[in-house]
Amino acid sequence: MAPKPLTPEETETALAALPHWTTDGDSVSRTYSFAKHLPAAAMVIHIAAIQEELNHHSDLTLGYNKLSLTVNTHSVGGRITELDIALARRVEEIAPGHGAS
Ligand SMILES: C[C@H](O)[C@H](O)[C@H]1CNC2=NC(N)=NC(=O)C2=N1
Repeated sequence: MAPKPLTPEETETALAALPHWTTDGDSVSRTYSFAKHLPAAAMVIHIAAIQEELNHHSDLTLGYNKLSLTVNTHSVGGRITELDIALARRVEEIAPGHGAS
């Protein structure tokens, strides 16, 4: 069954528990900072494994010491759903172990 798009209010409520995650109304995003490049690159691989497990994939942009994620749900026309929030929560769990802030 297709996931149901969240209302703007539901998205705001979900993001209230995910500090530093933001929304433009069409997707949710966060940028993480690192002391150097390799820890950022390593976190990409860890996120990729989580995304395969969830079968839900963000757009990831790796810079020198920054890593940005943006995600929405393609199968409902690029809206925000609980799947995006679930991915954000999982990424938040692993971030401290990668030295991400
Ligand atoms: C076929 C496969 O299940 C779909 O393409 C999955 C894969 N990853 C996905 N990721 C995201 N962000 N949205 C989707 O709708 C989606 N669909």
